[in-house]
Amino acid sequence: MTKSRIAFDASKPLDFVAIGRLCIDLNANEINRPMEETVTFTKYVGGSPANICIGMSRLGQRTAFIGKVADDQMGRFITGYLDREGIETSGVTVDKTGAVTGLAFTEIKSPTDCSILMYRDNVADLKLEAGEVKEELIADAKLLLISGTALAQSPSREAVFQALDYAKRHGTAIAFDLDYRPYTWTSDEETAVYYNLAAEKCDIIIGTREEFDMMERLGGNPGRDDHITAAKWFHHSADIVIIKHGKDGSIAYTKDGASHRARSFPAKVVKTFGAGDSYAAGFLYGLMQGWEISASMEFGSAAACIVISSHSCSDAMPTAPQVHDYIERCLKGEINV
Ligand SMILES: Nc1ncnc2c1ncn2[C@@H]1O[C@H](COP(=O)(O)OP(=O)(O)OP(=O)(O)O)[C@@H](O)[C@H]1O
Ligand SMILES: O=C(O)C[C@@H](O)[C@H](O)C(=O)CO
Repeated sequence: MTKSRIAFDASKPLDFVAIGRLCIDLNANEINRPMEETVTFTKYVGGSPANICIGMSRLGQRTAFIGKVADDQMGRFITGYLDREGIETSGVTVDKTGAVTGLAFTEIKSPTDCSILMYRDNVADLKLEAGEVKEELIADAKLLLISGTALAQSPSREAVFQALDYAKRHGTAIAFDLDYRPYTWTSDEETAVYYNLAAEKCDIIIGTREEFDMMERLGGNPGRDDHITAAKWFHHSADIVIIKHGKDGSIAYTKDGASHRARSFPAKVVKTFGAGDSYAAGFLYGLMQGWEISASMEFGSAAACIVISSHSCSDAMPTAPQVHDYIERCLKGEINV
């Protein structure tokens, strides 16, 4: 049994602030068929850090977001949704250069064969500037979440490093969800370099095996060994490194040398995307409640099942009683897949 040694400063008024992508998900209504045959979609707020922030807010955390939206109907839809979810949006600025809102069309061919078609040219979220990152929101928060896609281009890249600097200065813990989306990056080497530079500064690093492989492409772990992957970060700022393996569960390593495995729960899967975002929200929530790492991972895994059994990511983020109830029903064998 291990608890995290990360100190969340209880005197801070905000629990959680996320920085990065605010987008639109257009999820196929006609599921179990290819995009070519899909004609209608439902619109949701999307973008991995936005989904995680919404998840934290549903779990009862006091949250804020730092990002940039387009000066259009989609941008206003996103900000309005965050406001209604109780997320502080004073750190969300509006682009004035004519940039657009990123769109993610999801294709649900089958519960296990899902993909995302992205429209991300000239997107507003990547226009966030370092000078627009509100220092007081980060100073006031117990935990900052950064997400890899925001590192893909300037000026958003510098904005993330500015946020990391504020967090270090103000004793705000930092979590990094790797959230690697290849289409916004131009070179493999550039990707690995910036991911590694950011990860060095973070207390908690969460990613899939494939995402860590991307960071290790410059060498060091040919056997793709999870333990070797995690150990590297304990020489920097990390206290917890989590490597996710989809349906096969996840493994967390801690700086004190311990490791914890979490199995996945049964789920009636509609689509797989959103698993990572809900897992992150559930896990970070548990950690911030002072729970054991294993209990936090279990909570994240159950939150993921609720989201992958639903049509959306953001809108399906569960409340804490819903997650506890899901775990209970699994333990009683009531979820039959
Ligand atoms: N098919 C599944 N059934 C049950 N649980 C799942 C399934 N897929 C994922 N999960 C749960 O969600 C967690 C995170 O999933 P995964 O490793 O796929 O992350 P990810 O690749 O970041 O997700 P995303 O598809 O959102 O990008 C897993 O550790 C597991 O607990
Ligand atoms: O992260 C994105 O830009 C798309 C997401 O909103 C999408 O819902 C998803 O893939 C969640 O992981």
